[in-house]
Amino acid sequence: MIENKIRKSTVTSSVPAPSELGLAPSFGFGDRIGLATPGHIAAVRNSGTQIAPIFAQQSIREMTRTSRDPRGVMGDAMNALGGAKWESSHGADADHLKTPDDVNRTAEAGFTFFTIDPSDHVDQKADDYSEAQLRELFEQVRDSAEWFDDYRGKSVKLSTGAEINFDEVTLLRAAVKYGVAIREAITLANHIRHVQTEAGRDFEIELSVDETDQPTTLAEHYIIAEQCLKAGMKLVSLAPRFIGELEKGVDYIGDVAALEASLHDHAAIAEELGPYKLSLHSGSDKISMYPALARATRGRFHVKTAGTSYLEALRVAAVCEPELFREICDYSRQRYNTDRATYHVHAELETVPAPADLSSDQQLQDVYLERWETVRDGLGFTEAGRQILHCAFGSVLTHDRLGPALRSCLTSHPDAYSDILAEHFGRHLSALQQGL
Ligand SMILES: O=C(O)[C@@H](O)[C@H](O)[C@H](O)C(=O)CO
Repeated sequence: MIENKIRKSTVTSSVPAPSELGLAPSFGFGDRIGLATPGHIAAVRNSGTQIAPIFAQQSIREMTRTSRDPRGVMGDAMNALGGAKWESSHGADADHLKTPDDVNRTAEAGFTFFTIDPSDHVDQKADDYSEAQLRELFEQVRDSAEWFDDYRGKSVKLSTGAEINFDEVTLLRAAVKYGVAIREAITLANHIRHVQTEAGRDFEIELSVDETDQPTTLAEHYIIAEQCLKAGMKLVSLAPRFIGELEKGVDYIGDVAALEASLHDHAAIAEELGPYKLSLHSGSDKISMYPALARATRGRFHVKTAGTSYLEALRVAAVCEPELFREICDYSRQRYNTDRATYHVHAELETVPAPADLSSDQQLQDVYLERWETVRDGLGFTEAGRQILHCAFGSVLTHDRLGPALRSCLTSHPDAYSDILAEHFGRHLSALQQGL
């Protein structure tokens, strides 16, 4: 184990520095405010789970929207771990990294789990191109897809019985869609290795290709993973875009049995080429699919959450300072259509009653923070209210009055927030445990 040397200013002496988690089942507790870690720790401790935690986890996108920086995210988590006298291993996820500067800033702050996001180089329209369009576009990416002929005409039979046929159109589509993205991911992974090795620090890499409109096919997964591994990427987990809808802040939308079959196939690729873990992004509240994920991967999974801890922070406001919560709902509605960009959500403002039309505070909480146990009196269970609040997190947290007011509410009711999170994530962890 490379001794981790992270800056004293972010490490409380008794708390172990973040380290590699390897292939252990793991769970990311993203915290957009910096006050959620006590509740996350309580959830892990109460559950007695063997699932390894990542407490410091934020994407560059989240940090940008909340005006936080990597050292602040690390400091908030480590200080909470110190306060809880945490002595076990834990990871730290620098999420959705796109540039060498993203790597440098997060590595310097002590992160050890680096999630590479090459989505800016993925041709999202590739799934709709005709063969003729693919052939034409392939000429522009041929140099990035030197692997093309290695797969031509080949097929692979997975341990699940599924067969992957690398026919020419499949290869053309994979090359046009991911050719440049694979190259860019390998380049960033090499930079991560250089930075961390030079500093004598641990590191492990996740590759995220989950933020695409269409699911990642088995052929695409196979090519992406094999090329990255051949290039020496220290791949501990990969996040494909799974079938169904994995939207922010709400449960899985789709046929869970079909998803489980697909997960078995993706897990078979990870086992054959790696092994590495399958990673579930937007993992918040996806309770209905958790047992399937744990079963299909035989425990080789990573689940990443963040939005749900923010929504549960708003639950504290809803309970303790309902007028503040009402204002946050109003402001979130004002911001939603702008802030929803880059997020996969279905909610439309018109489908959710405005706060002014929900006179009772309980109704307001039921509509905007509905969860699996919400008793709905004809309000409809669309979870759309959750998505409106979820996407506007940055606007609210950086609002000159609402942001400080929400933080003040949470620091005035720390036990309320911790208890709500402990219960909420207790359900998440026990759902995963069912499949282990
Ligand atoms: O909002 C974000 O940028 C993060 O929450 C990001 O989406 C993360 O990878 C995630 O999926 C957490 O659920």
